[in-house]
Amino acid sequence: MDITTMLLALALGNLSLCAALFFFEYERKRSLVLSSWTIAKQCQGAAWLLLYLRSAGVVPDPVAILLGYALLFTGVAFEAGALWEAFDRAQWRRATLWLLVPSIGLFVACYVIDETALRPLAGSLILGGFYLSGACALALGWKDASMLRRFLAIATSLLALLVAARGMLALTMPAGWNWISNSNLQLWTSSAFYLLMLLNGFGCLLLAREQGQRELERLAVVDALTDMPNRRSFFAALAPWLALARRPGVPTALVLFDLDQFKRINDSYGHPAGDTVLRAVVDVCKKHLRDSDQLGRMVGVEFAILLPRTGLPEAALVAERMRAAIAATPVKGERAMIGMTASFGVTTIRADDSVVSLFKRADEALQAAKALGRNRVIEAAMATAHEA
Ligand SMILES: Nc1nc2c(ncn2[C@@H]2O[C@H](COP(=O)(O)OP(=O)(O)OP(=O)(O)O)[C@@H](O)[C@H]2O)c(=O)[nH]1
Repeated sequence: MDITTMLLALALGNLSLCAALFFFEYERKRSLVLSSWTIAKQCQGAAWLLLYLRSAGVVPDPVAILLGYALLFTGVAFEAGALWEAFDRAQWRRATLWLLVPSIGLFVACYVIDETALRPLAGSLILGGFYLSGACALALGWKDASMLRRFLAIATSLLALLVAARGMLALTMPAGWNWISNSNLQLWTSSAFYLLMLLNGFGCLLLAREQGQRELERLAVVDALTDMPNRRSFFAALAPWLALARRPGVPTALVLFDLDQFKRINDSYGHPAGDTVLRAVVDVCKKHLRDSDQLGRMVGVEFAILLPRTGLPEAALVAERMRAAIAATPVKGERAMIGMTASFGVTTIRADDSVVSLFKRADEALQAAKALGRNRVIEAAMATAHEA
């Protein structure tokens, strides 16, 4: 394929992606990532079109090169920015976009000084740099990243290096080597741009789908507000401990607690403040638990804690420490400091327990704590005595 056809393919490819992105989620409010990505594709599409028209002899060199490359830098910088934003690094997105101004300035200066060698060098180094910035965003959290994301990071880095290398070669041997002509080098670079367009376009769409799927799977087992296991995954974690309790040995305790008069918090300070309190209470509790302990949100403002290898007296002590910590840690709301207390029911797993009987006993202890005036810890044995 000759270079003019390649430039046309790049222009059409970017413009069709641009059209698809324009109509994607058209009815919804666009996220910053999606807006940045759309701008990126619009700029790149326009840039390649200009460079194609230059190659076809329609647009004069200075206009096509200066405007075309400025648009190309902007497009690739926005693409990298969208990736940083997608991976929660807004400061890097801003930094990448800020670099655009000096980059365009540098390119114009190089164009004025030396159009044949210095200008291609500046152009390819700047583009390679922006593509590498996007690759770095993709490589964030490498250890936990999916195979698709790792592949995209590596492939983008390699292609970015190829783009950057093209400029170096243009500087060292403007006429090309005898075994590879300059026009061949140009064709290779534009093929790299073509692959980058495909990788960043379709690869990132697949990545977004993969991330959405992972988030759905996470929300099936985790409570979205507190980021703690939900009822379903707490019960799943409990199952082996119930089975283990059939064998004599080390006891396992269950603590059930419920925040006191939470309706009043919502009514007085508003639901968002209530949410803040819930998250703060979870943070306080986590500080008093071991890594092997399991905290889960059961329903509303009720939480359960599984304490492996813990007897009733020790579990009651843990619960008492948490009760005191919650009561002593008011949460900063928008209008005031919000005081909070919680009531606790404590029990241990018995050999003949099912999930139902275990929770029934813990809940009876919890209800006894509420009935006795709240902000206290009641052990299941005491609850039975209290009822009698
Ligand atoms: N802000 C907020 N409130 C919630 C959430 N889940 C449940 N609630 C509220 O928590 C309150 C729980 O009320 P109850 O457990 O019935 O009673 P209470 O007011 O806590 O009083 P006692 O349990 O008797 O001490 C209700 O008003 C729910 O709307 C949540 O995720 N966020």
